[in-house]
Amino acid sequence: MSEPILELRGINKSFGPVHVLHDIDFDVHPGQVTALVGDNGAGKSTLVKCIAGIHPTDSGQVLFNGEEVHIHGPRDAANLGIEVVYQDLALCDNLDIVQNMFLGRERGKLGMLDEADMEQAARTTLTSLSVRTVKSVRTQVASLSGGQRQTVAIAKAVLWNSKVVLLDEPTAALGVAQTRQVLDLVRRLAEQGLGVVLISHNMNDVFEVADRIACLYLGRMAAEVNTKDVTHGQVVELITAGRSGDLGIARPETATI
Ligand SMILES: Nc1ncnc2c1ncn2[C@@H]1O[C@H](COP(=O)(O)OP(=O)(O)OP(=O)(O)O)[C@@H](O)[C@H]1O
Repeated sequence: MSEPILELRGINKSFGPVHVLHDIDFDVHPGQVTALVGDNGAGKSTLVKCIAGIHPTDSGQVLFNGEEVHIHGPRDAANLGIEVVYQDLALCDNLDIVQNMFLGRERGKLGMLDEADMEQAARTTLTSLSVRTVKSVRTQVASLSGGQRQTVAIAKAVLWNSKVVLLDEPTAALGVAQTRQVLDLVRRLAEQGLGVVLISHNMNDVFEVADRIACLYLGRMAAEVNTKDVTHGQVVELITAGRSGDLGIARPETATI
């Protein structure tokens, strides 16, 4: 297996008296989809926000390409090439696809937006991801379907030469056909060499696209396994009980139910 592009070592995070993440180790490999699973409140979103620089960690180490890095805010994460696509997608309905993809980072010559340049870059990115469902990059985002919006948000994340993309439940609100398109897109991101982290509660999605599965249980990393080595039932047991008798994985030491 390739060396991890992102490594977390012993990450702890508390909100006041509530200790949410306990000594988390977590690896993201380039060219792979790693599913981050766990029950409601297990700490998935908190972990992603720590990686994205939204929450400062209390202790622990982050390595990027083998070098220790200090992520103090979203800009630090973006500079490393770490992008997050949140569930609310943060797209502006009244703007078109190009405007959304470049929002806040508009290209310009002498202070003027270079529209043609941006339009071409948006088109190239969507084409490189084999996105064919969006007819024109000048379509207003308000008129896009849920799947198309998800696609635009993901394309926006990878437009910036990103190396790691974290996706927070990208198929949660989608129907069958749109889920299919988004899962295909998630696979293509990995095929392009990105390290992809997929937060999901949907075991079918996880087993379809993930190479590895990292399971959080009550804020502790219960297991990181290769998808091909485990069954749905074993992963559900890891999620709900933090252990798997079949796999010989015990509940994390100090986790209490
Ligand atoms: N800003 C915050 N302040 C205080 N507690 C928080 C904060 N954010 C998260 N928590 C707590 O941290 C724990 C983990 O929450 P988190 O949202 O990370 O879980 P999750 O695994 O993403 O859950 P879900 O699947 O429901 O989204 C929860 O107990 C939650 O209440």
